[in-house]
Amino acid sequence: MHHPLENLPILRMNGAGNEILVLDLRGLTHVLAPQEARAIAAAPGLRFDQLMALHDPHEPGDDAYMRIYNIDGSLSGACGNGTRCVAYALAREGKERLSLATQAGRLETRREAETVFTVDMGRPRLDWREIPLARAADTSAVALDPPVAGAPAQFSAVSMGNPHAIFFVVDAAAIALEDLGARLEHHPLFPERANISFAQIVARDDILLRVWERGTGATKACGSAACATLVASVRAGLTDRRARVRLPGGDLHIEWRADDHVMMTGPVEFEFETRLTSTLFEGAA
Ligand SMILES: N[C@H](CCC[C@H](N)C(=O)O)C(=O)O
Repeated sequence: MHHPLENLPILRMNGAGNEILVLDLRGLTHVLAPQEARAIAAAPGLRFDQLMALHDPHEPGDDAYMRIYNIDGSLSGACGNGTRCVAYALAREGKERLSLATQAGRLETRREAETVFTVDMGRPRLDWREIPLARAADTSAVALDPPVAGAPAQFSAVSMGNPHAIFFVVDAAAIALEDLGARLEHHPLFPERANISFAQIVARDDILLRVWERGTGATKACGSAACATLVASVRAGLTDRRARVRLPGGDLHIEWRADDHVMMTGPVEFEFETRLTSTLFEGAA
């Protein structure tokens, strides 16, 4: 039987090593079901950290509405690295500046160089209800209660349209990311789970970062986590408002501007384009 996604082109890209698929569904009514996202992730060569599905814009002036899928099929309100990849994909249509909407708000992008893009990631949300946390807390220093062996006793919480918990550590390389990340993502303090960052401050403008992503796991880079981490570092008095954030897959440059917007600049890479086949979705569950 003909599947609505059969034969559609899909772009494989990465943003600072974060593995991204871009699927353009503009002009179609099909909304990808979680099991379809999981089926794509299971196809040879199509494993992704995030799949960015583009839909017709809901508002005049926007270029697209994005649904952002994690590898487990769950949705995220933000993905900084994926948004740069979408900006690159749509630059092929001659657009150097874009307005992209998600369930969490509007993101503006602009091209800096052939493969370098800046995304205005909007304002950080710092109220505990907006993260969300399970109970009232000052988000700049939340006690990890109950504690988790091997994790620092407190963390900073920031929403960039998706939930982030940032743990400051002396040596990020020494952290057991797979083990701690999986346990902290599901900590009872996070009713919607959370992306977990371990940040090592190197200088007032330099941060080393490793991230365990909600719904995906350890990734080579996470743009919204880099933004959340810079915000948390400024709030803690550890860095200035501009810093380089170094992730395993590459560097991002983050600025928390005086007008409260967080700007993220970083690279994208085009890997290949292929087409979806209907067999991929047989028995998708
Ligand atoms: N990699 C993305 C973030 C994915 C966040 C997602 N794992 C969530 O459920 O919030 C980024 O570059 O911002």
